[in-house]
Amino acid sequence: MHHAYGRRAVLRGVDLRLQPGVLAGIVGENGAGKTTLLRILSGELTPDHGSVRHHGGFGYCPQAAVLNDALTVRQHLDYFKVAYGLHDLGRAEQVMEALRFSEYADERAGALSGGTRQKLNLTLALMHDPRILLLDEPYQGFDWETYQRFWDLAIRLRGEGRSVLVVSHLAYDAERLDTLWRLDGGVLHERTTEPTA
Ligand SMILES: Nc1ncnc2c1ncn2[C@@H]1O[C@H](COP(=O)(O)OP(=O)(O)OP(=O)(O)O)[C@@H](O)[C@H]1O
Repeated sequence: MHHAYGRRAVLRGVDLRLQPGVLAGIVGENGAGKTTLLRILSGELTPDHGSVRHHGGFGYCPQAAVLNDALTVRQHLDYFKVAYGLHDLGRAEQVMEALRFSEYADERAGALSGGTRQKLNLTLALMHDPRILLLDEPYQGFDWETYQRFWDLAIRLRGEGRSVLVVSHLAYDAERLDTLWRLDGGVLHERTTEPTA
């Protein structure tokens, strides 16, 4: 697929396939077009050329959390439960448990730390148990333990047959991934999964 903003070509022929049960990563420098690609994959942005086909729902975790500071964590969950048409919050509770975040249920989003806001952001993207997870810098602001728990969760989701795509400007998680691409010059380069900075 191709995409430009005005005369600035950002994606110049990206071809990407995500199989079920795969944990994949895309790295690239600031401004390389990672967020643009995720927005296209999630359907939020229409590419100039190309198309996206998928079998199953997406969970898109954007880089900037879309939270209402006046609402509590639980009110966010209730709101998204209705929006997703869910019967219960079982999956949300699992994710919160995995990220050690359950005790914040009654805190207002505006009072949460950056890393805790990001836990809520992730929970909202995963709580309808989508088949395809598109995660933009999902562990920003996480401390080391939470970072490890995030990967445990990602690996568990892969084990359940979900496709997990993690986008980051850092590549030091390479050894955990089945596939790693570098987005550079508007195209994806497949990389061997050896750690790089
Ligand atoms: N809505 C927009 N209008 C115009 N230009 C944009 C828009 N969104 C992004 N761009 C430009 O497109 C390029 C790619 O941006 P994008 O956000 O996709 O990069 P990124 O790889 O996600 O960067 P980062 O690591 O900094 O988040 C940048 O040069 C950016 O300035």
